[in-house]
Amino acid sequence: MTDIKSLTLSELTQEMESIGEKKFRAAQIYSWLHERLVDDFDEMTNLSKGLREKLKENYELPHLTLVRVQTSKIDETSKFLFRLSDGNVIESVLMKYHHGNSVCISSQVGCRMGCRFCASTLDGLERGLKPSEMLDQIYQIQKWSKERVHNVVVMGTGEPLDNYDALLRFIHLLTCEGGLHISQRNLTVSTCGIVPNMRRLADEKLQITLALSLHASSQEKRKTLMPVANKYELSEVLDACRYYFSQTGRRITFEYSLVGGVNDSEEDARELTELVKDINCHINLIPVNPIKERDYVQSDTGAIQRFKNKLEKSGINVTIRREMGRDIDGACGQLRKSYMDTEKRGE
Ligand SMILES: C[S@@+](CC[C@H](N)C(=O)[O-])C[C@H]1O[C@@H](n2cnc3c(N)ncnc32)[C@H](O)[C@@H]1O
Ligand code: SF4
Repeated sequence: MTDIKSLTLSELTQEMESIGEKKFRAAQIYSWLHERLVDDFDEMTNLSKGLREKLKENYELPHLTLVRVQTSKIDETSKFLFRLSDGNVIESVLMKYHHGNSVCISSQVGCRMGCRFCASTLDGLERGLKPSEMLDQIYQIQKWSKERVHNVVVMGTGEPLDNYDALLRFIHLLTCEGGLHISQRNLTVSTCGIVPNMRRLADEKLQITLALSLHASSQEKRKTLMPVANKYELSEVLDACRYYFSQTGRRITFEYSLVGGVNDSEEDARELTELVKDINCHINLIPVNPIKERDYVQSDTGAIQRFKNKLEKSGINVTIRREMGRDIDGACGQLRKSYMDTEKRGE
């Protein structure tokens, strides 16, 4: 059955015509789905019972079920574990900032990219999420918190550019009028650097922020941390970033996870400066969150500060990412992983 929550308004309009309904019904249904965020056709009270039955026969209205939520006592960050209609589970995070609420969503069930420090990839890729499943993480969190979501970051489990078509549709549905209508400027998509799709995204000329997971200042070192670097040379990835800026005018964010003794020396900082100095960018330093399956450790505070100072002295725009929800299940993908391991053991 067609997933009605993944349809654009114009597609929904065509659908209504095809089942013999008036066009204006599409706008009503779209508003129930994407503004009023209902989970059931029976909640669409301005539609006749007959039409609701017809919709049930012809369309699927998938929604996520909340399995677990953990809220930090330190900063009110909440981590959500949701079950999808096929039984898979995914995680999302709500972060509360002065400038508004930000939600970090997953784009896939698992990931096949194999980055060495990441919990999301430990069991490989199950499947990409549908547009409705990406949206519903935001919808369910907004309903749970009873507060509007202002920013969305696609930085949870999965590689969004490995689920490209669904991602683009999701962006459209999230940002268009008639839905939550979140500004494109309040949306960030993070990638490990899938070059052809970075270029395709640039050609869409959207106003979203592209974040590139860089994590190393040389091709050789990047290869040891991120297998995707075997496919795309660092120079190609950086060229794709320059291209993104030229097409959209949007400053690039580079994410750099600092791993103790691996990529956090002053020499690394110097090389990094050389690499990005001609790119209009911002660098986000992320102290790596150790996962038990790997032996990477976080850099010490002194090394992190020295690294930051070195970049700043060269005029690079840099921040250290504040760790949110330090007291609740650590790194991205870990909540899901620990839940699944427990289920496997039948506890
Ligand atoms: C989980 S990924 C999802 C988006 C996309 N796949 C990517 O790699 O950019 C989001 C960011 O989290 C970072 N990350 C993953 N595991 C981490 C860990 N254990 N500690 C710190 N950052 C981590 C990634 O490197 C990436 O920059
Ligand atoms: S860091 Fe991103 S691309 Fe790499 S394994 Fe994790 S989710 Fe996948």
